[in-house]
Amino acid sequence: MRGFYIGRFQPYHNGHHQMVKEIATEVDELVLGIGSAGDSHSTRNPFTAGERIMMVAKSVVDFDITTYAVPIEDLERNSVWVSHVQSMSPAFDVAYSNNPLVIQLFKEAGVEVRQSPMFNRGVLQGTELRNRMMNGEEWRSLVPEPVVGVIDEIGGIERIQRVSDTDSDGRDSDGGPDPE
Ligand SMILES: Nc1ncnc2c1ncn2[C@@H]1O[C@H](COP(=O)(O)OP(=O)(O)OP(=O)(O)O)[C@@H](O)[C@H]1O
Ligand SMILES: NC(=O)c1ccc[n+]([C@@H]2O[C@H](COP(=O)(O)O)[C@@H](O)[C@H]2O)c1
Repeated sequence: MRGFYIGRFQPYHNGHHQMVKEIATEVDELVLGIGSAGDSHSTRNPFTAGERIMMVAKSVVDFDITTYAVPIEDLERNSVWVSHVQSMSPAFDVAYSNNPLVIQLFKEAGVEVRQSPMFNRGVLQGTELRNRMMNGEEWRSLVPEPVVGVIDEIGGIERIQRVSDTDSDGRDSDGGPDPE
């Protein structure tokens, strides 16, 4: 049986990793959808699809499961998003998500959806991690060790601090540089 789990993974953190660990007990193969694949270099989406693929691929070796990472770009139309996902991904039998919109879209398309508990959501959320990176606070203990290596390799902390400086109001947005 093959599963599908989509996230932005900005960055891939221990909550995602715990979810994959549990999914690995239910399916033999897992497609990891790298969501909002076209986005990078913003405070909400600092890392490119390729960088996120590295984070995921180096981390999932911990588990006894065959995985495929597939970048999925966003579409203007939610109504055809599931078809778009299916057109990019190996076929799958079940989708895993805790995101209400994703759950609704898959269910409406007749795809079985399974949710998981939230693991230590107080700190294990991308927004919290990115805030810590921007503020020079501790984040390394909240991601699988290979993710630390990837973020160091790409100069990720310097990047996120720079893009947060150029974002319009310093909040967690997708805004680019301010118009002059
Ligand atoms: N701590 C967690 N435990 C279980 N599932 C999680 C956890 N954090 C995120 N998820 C789920 O993983 C999927 C992908 O999440 P996503 O990449 O948006 O991470 P996030 O931590 O919610 O990030 P952000 O704060 O950037 O939105 C979603 O279904 C989300 O609900
Ligand atoms: N219309 C669309 O493009 C559409 C709809 C639903 C989810 N998505 C994407 O799926 C991913 C869902 O992941 P999260 O659970 O991490 O938010 C995001 O990248 C989100 O942008 C896109």
